[in-house]
Amino acid sequence: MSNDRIEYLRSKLAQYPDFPKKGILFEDIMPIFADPKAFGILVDLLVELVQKQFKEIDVVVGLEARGFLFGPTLALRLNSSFVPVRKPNKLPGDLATISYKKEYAEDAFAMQKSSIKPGQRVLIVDDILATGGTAMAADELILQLNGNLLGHVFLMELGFLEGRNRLKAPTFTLFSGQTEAPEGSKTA
Ligand SMILES: O=P(O)(O)OC[C@H]1O[C@H](OP(=O)(O)OP(=O)(O)O)[C@H](O)[C@@H]1O
Ligand SMILES: Nc1ncnc2[nH]cnc12
Repeated sequence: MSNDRIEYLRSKLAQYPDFPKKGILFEDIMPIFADPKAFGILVDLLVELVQKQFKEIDVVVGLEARGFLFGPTLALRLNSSFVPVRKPNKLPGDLATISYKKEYAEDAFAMQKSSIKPGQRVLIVDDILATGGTAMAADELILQLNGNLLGHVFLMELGFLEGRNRLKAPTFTLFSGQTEAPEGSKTA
């Protein structure tokens, strides 16, 4: 049953109030990767979700850093390539770059221009959809490289931030996280 598997994954999550700054309820997904059974379930559920919603994915794009934890494994299971979107000063060569805002900070991303061929069918994966700033920046990079952006898959969505409304392609998540602003946050 999918519900049992989702509940098993949920049981592994931890929440930390006021991290990395006051008003943020931080969702820690790392315990999933500490448990091989949970990691196996996670990958199985992602494969099932992707195969149900998308056809013929050429490239799975993972977002640094947590999108690297499962992106390559998912790509292998889908028989697709894996390509990283990285933080600044990490990638060599000719780059496409973009700055963005996320729930608790500002950041920037880069991709090697040669990493996506025009028209390749691209799926973006990451752990958490919060404000959508991070994923929207990745969308822009894929479009700059003339990739065919099919959609997004996340483990968890913080629904109260409505990030999915900012994204440029269909968006699917395994489960929902915070549906209301945490106590003490600016928007509470
Ligand atoms: O929807 P948003 O508000 O943009 O936030 C979501 C992003 O925030 C986290 O990344 P972060 O760069 O903070 O951490 P990481 O390097 O540990 O992945 C998370 O992994 C998402 O990529
Ligand atoms: N509340 C949160 N917990 C963990 N990662 C995040 N990325 C953005 N918002 C987050």
